[in-house]
Amino acid sequence: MIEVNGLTKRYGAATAVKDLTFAVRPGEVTGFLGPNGAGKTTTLRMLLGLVEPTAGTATLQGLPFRHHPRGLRHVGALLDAGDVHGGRTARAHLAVLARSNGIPRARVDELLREVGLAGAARRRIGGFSLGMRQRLGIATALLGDPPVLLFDEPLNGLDPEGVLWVRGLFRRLAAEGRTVFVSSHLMTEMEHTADQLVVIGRGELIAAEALSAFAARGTRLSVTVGTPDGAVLTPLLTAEGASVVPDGDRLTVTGLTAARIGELAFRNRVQLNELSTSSASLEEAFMELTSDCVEYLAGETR
Ligand SMILES: Nc1ncnc2c1ncn2[C@@H]1O[C@H](COP(=O)(O)OP(=O)(O)OP(=O)(O)O)[C@@H](O)[C@H]1O
Repeated sequence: MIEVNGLTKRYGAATAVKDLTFAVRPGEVTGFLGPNGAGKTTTLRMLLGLVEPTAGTATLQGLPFRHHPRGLRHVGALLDAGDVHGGRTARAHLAVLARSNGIPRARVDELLREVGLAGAARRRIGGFSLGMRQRLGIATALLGDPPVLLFDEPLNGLDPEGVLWVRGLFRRLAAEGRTVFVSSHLMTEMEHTADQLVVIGRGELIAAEALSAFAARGTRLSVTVGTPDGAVLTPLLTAEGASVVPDGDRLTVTGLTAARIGELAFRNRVQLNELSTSSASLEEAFMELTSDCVEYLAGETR
């Protein structure tokens, strides 16, 4: 469990994180989402005691990070995959950390296999690709078998196979009852990764809720409805505030969730052949809700 309360960080006149309050529960993957510069890394660094908050508190399993005596056994983190000693081999890097945290040496080779780096164990990290560094960073986070895991942009630099592997790994870690908190600036990355979302913009909380609830916030949420009874269903939907665009025996509906449309159809004995939410709607919800918070807009000066 991660609990953040009134967390604030100011750098001079600039506020990087402003009065953030949210909780991240165990047993689920929680995505930490926000545009570039939103304050995700600063928040994660405060959770790990690397940055001192200006105000507020952040606890892991009920205690601030610095009160945890067990280091990597208590919380595992991937912050900056590039921040490792390039002259060391992958195995030496993990072995040094294992020794200083009282973790059995056997765990090192087990993890190198698990993250797909067994073949590169004796190579210097300096020659690693970004994707290999991310894998090593993930191995480092897992080394102490901790109940709480934090990952800052873990999908950066991974190939499609790597992305699938990481998603499966996060699911498994959550299913084991761990708290898994994963940052990203891309909604598309979170769509198939997270159960819950914490969304921030310009350092402030925008949403902390289930991914499905977040998707339903998009006012342009669009649902495709296949029905032979479009003439009956359309006025029922518009009466609920939806807008409906017909296309043959399909309707594109915005402004209502698929669940509500299904309920209206069922109650009014309207046959449905198809009912699907556009996968673009999550991205749209994210763009809409963060559009005022985007720090760096292409082709625009603020
Ligand atoms: N040490 C620092 N001194 C001054 N300003 C800082 C410092 N660290 C971060 N900031 C500012 O705080 C804000 C939040 O930065 P942060 O790196 O936490 O965002 P982020 O959401 O992780 O962004 P990205 O997705 O680009 O990594 C930015 O405006 C950044 O410039």
